[in-house]
Amino acid sequence: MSVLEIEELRTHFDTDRGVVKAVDGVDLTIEPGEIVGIAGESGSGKSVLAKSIMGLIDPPGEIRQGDIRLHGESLMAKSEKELREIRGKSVSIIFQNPMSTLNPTLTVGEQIAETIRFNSDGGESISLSAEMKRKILGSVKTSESWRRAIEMLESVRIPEPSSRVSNFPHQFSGGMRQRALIAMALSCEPDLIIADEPTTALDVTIEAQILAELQSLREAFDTSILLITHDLAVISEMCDTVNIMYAGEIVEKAPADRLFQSPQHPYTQALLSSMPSIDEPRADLEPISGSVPDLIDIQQACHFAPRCSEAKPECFEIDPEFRTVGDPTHTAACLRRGEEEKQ
Ligand SMILES: Nc1ncnc2c1ncn2[C@@H]1O[C@H](COP(=O)(O)OP(=O)(O)OP(=O)(O)O)[C@@H](O)[C@H]1O
Ligand code: NI
Repeated sequence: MSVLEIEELRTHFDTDRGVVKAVDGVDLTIEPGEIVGIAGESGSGKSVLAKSIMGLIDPPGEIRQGDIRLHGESLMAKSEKELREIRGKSVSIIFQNPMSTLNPTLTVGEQIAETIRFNSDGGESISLSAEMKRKILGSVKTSESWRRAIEMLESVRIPEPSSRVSNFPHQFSGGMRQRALIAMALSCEPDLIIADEPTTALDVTIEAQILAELQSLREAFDTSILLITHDLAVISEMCDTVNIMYAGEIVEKAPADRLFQSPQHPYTQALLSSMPSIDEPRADLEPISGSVPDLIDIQQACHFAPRCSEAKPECFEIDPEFRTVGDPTHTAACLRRGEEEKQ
């Protein structure tokens, strides 16, 4: 059974200016142990998609349509409490801004140990005060979960983990906080990790170590990972499957090697030539002309048409369906591509 299935998801924001269609009809499936990437320019809806999965969309945002199933069970009718439990146990999310997720009143070790314990005894400890948590965790420093917390810090390359584990988040540098957060996300051994630009703020050495850690987690526990990043090099190194997202929609989907060898959608082609690749120097980069459209009241047609050099009149009228392009595993939503294309 798939770990995650998203069907026809629409997440919109009702603003003074109109309805922002941030995610507008997305389908996505993640299998056990699969690393699925989402790439696309800024503002294409990647983070809104990630938050939708976790039930973290706040008003004026709303999931207007669609279904999200975890292990076959729909999350759409779950209460806030049930969603929190799912977030603590089977799904972890790693965001770019660690301060918003770390608790400033607990030491890093206490937080990781708590995550580990929450996961292993099913305890509801999330809403207790720091004082209470400390009482409950009392003997934590000699416990198995404390030892695991040190191990986890070590695995994300925090120096001197056995003393750092007693620090508060504000005593960590930005990069160390991000690594601590990743340690926390990994420590509950979730079935699915959603990582939204997890290493963007980190230097390349640390980035490589953390990506390696995510990969070994997948190998050891068959953890599935949804990896969101601007960085196509990271995508090509990490992912089994890649989804290219543009203006609230997925426009192309393929196994990573196929997508990079033979991109089909005009947007993917433009995106690849606008970004530095691993083997080619930065010299001949071509920026994509035009800019990402305003997602307010955007039309049901190809969203890329206004920037596309191959667009024909129908592209401005018809919302393109996904078609296979060259291989059953490779699909693109473009009227000018795929089997049904009429010349
Ligand atoms: N709270 C909100 N209210 C109104 N619009 C929003 C809100 N949050 C996001 N949006 C809009 O949704 C669209 C998608 O934003 P999102 O953050 O998902 O993009 P992204 O692909 O993650 O971009 P980036 O690569 O910069 O992180 C944007 O147009 C954004 O302005
Ligand atoms: Ni984002």
